[in-house]
Amino acid sequence: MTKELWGQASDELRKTVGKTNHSTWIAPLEIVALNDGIAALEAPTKFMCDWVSRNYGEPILRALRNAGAPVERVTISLGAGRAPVAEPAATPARKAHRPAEDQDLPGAPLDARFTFDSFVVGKPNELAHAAARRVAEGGPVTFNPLFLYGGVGLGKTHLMHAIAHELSAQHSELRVLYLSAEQFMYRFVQALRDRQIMDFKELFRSVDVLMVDDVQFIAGKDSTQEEFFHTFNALVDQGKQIVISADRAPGEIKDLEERIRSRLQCGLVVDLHPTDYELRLGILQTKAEAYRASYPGLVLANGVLEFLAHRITTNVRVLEGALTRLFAFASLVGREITLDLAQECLADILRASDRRVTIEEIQRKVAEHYNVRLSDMIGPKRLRTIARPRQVAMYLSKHLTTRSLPEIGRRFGGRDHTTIMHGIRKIDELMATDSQLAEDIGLLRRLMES
Ligand SMILES: Nc1ncnc2c1ncn2[C@@H]1O[C@H](COP(=O)(O)OP(=O)(O)OP(=O)(O)O)[C@@H](O)[C@H]1O
Repeated sequence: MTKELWGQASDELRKTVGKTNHSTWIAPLEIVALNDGIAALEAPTKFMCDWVSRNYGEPILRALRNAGAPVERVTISLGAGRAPVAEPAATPARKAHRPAEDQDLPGAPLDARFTFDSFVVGKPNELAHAAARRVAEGGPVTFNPLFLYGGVGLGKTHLMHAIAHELSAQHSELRVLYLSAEQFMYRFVQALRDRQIMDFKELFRSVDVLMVDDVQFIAGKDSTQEEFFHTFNALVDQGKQIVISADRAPGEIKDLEERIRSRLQCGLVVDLHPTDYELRLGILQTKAEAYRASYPGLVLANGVLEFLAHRITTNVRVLEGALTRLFAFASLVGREITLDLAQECLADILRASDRRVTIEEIQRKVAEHYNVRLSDMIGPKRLRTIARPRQVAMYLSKHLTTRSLPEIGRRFGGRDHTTIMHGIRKIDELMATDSQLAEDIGLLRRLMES
């Protein structure tokens, strides 16, 4: 009789909560008693008990009453060791449930080379490195999330892997999950398809440290964003650490929901700046040291690493690739690594890095960024909304090209070089106090240099 009433209530719930929600949340429930106005239901997992009580308690009560059950209250508790409820019409057979804490985490493999030891620290990445170290200590959470951002190949993934390595070495009891945002989406879609969404939720909420790489990937992907948001909140509420990386600041990721954006900004947001000469040289020296062990007998002439650090400014990945090729080539042909050899062997990389940014390109990108007309960049308008982007473009032209001030003036509608100088100074001054402007310029620089 009790089961029959529950059957009717469940049928009604399918109509009220929808088929998918029903098969995920209602179908796995089992009614175990209906006494003294209390309907006792059991769910297969703890997470499900909480979720269903919070989200479906009321509808379940109503549906039971409509089915004629004299119910005042519904309780949902963990069904100890029983087989999951099967409702064949709506739910494909579910895998036997194991508590999330006992399951392997669906993380991406970690690169064994990406450790703190192999990470070279310089001015452009020192804050990111310090913050990553702090998280890797595994102590109480001080900032949540840690949001690392920066252009291509500047070490975001390296730092995240380093955190994961360190945590598993020092705190093997912690459940650390590292994966890319793309993998997060893939797992989520798969869970939806296989009707395992509850397991998915439970698993992601069972970790101590969650690291999601390249989060910009989920922008514009609505249900993944939604799920990410809930996972994020649940973990933050439980005081678990979250580390996120992206190729730009939270405020600059288009099509990211506002609530996620503001959540991401809540913790510590750190920028990995483009490398400077010293950092590039440091990285090259470290790598060359390691290569010397693999290629004993190879001679590296003075000045080669300095030359590469000076000429290859794009990103660390390219820099590393150049060095790898150089060592392999030199060992194959049995020659000393000299400047000439480097120029010969790396001609294509050096040419690509030589790409000069033009003033026209700067004007176009800045106009696009601030949503003003390109013609206004060089036109006479003095409106602040146009004059400021124009000054930004002047500033970038000075810093990213080798053009002289009079030449820049000519490209900006024949303006005098003193006007250009004034514009550049103005931006310099403003950047010291206006962090939004400083960020805009950082972003535009990266856009232009990549
Ligand atoms: N400071 C550094 N010291 C040593 N190696 C570095 C440093 N920064 C980057 N690298 C190396 O450069 C390569 C690219 O770094 P990584 O994959 O972490 O970049 P990323 O910022 O995640 O970029 P992307 O978004 O393109 O994946 C890696 O091989 C990494 O080890």
